[in-house]
Amino acid sequence: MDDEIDQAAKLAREKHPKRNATPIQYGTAGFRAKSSMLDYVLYRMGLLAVLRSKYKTGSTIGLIVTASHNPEEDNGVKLIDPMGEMLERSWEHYATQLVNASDDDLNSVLRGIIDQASIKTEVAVKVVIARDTRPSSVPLSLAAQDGVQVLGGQAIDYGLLITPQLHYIVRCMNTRGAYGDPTEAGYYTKIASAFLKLRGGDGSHGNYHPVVQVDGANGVGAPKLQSIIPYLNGMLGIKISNDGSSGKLNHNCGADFVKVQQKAPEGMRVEPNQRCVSFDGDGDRIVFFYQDQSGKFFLVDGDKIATLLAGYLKEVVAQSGLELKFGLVQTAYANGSSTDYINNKLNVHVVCVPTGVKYLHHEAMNFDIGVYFEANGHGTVSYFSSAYIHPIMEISNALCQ
Ligand SMILES: CC(=O)N[C@H]1[C@@H](OP(=O)(O)O)O[C@H](CO)[C@@H](O)[C@@H]1O
Repeated sequence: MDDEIDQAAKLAREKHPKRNATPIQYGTAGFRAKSSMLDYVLYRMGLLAVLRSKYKTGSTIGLIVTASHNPEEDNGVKLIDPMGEMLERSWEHYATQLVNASDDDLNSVLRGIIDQASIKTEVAVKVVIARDTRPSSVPLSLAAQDGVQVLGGQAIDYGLLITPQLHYIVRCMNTRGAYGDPTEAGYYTKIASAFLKLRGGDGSHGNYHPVVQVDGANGVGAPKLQSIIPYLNGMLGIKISNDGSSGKLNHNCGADFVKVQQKAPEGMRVEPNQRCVSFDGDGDRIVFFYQDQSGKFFLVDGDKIATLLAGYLKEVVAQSGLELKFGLVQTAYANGSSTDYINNKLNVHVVCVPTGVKYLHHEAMNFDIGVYFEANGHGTVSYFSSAYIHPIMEISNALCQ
């Protein structure tokens, strides 16, 4: 690999020179900065993705180009580990080291990481790359591909994806399809079939009217939501606003705007009592909201979603008769009254961790079933093992009838 490292250092100087003397850090969600500063960062993250894949004996690694809820002028990059999780914390240090090395030191820093992590360099590598709709994401994803290829890795470009789709694809690839088909269509099939099961029969449960209006934040969530519609067999009516055809990404719209401003986004006409949904720029946050007849605004943010899920799952777990460790993870930004309610009224154990999905996810995996949500709308339900999924699903299906 000596030659490839020499080539990587040469290409760095010639095509992706370091333009920024200020040190930057791999933070809770990777690197973020003004997009004009990031070409060398993306190139170097392409290099690191190759080393990570070799370290993980050839497992596929993901690289997503996005700055999520940040303004359109920013951009960023995150690496995704083999099981679809965030890059392991001990490697964030290598990421920071590699990005802050001078062009002249790049060669020795790459060799240093290979030595320190005892990486077997002969292993073949695959890196899957995707991006959000920012104009800067196209050249930046090409810079990442350069980094992968110069070290002899195979870079597979998935183009535009929401962040959760790339996490899904990475996991599918490393489980040889057991988790699903590693394609966009595979993602829609998996999500839509779960939804259709949940809705059951002809979809007419009680007074429920399956129609939502969605704020796509003028980001990648809008076209991807459009793509899932054919998979839903007409069981959910979806009207998409802020679909990126005219407005600016995350500008006066999107989940962060709705949560912080406590009002509906611009570019969306909201009828009284209509169910509304808002995504962020890379489609990994969700908040719900509605307005009553008098125009009063009601938000269902991450805390409320977590509360609803915890209440529901508590009932399902109790009915299953299984001895399961069930709990909920929040951050210090959670509304204290939601924590109180979950702890004292629902009697569900709550753990508080620092901000950042990686912290919540890690903690949630200490439960057999863990619900985790940040107030801003990042979150999910995690299962430690698939062994008890079946009985849980049975009860859940029965409750839906
Ligand atoms: C994947 C991740 O960790 N994202 C972080 C990050 O959100 P983004 O939506 O990715 O911009 O910053 C938020 C704080 O501003 C934090 O709450 C969240 O956990």
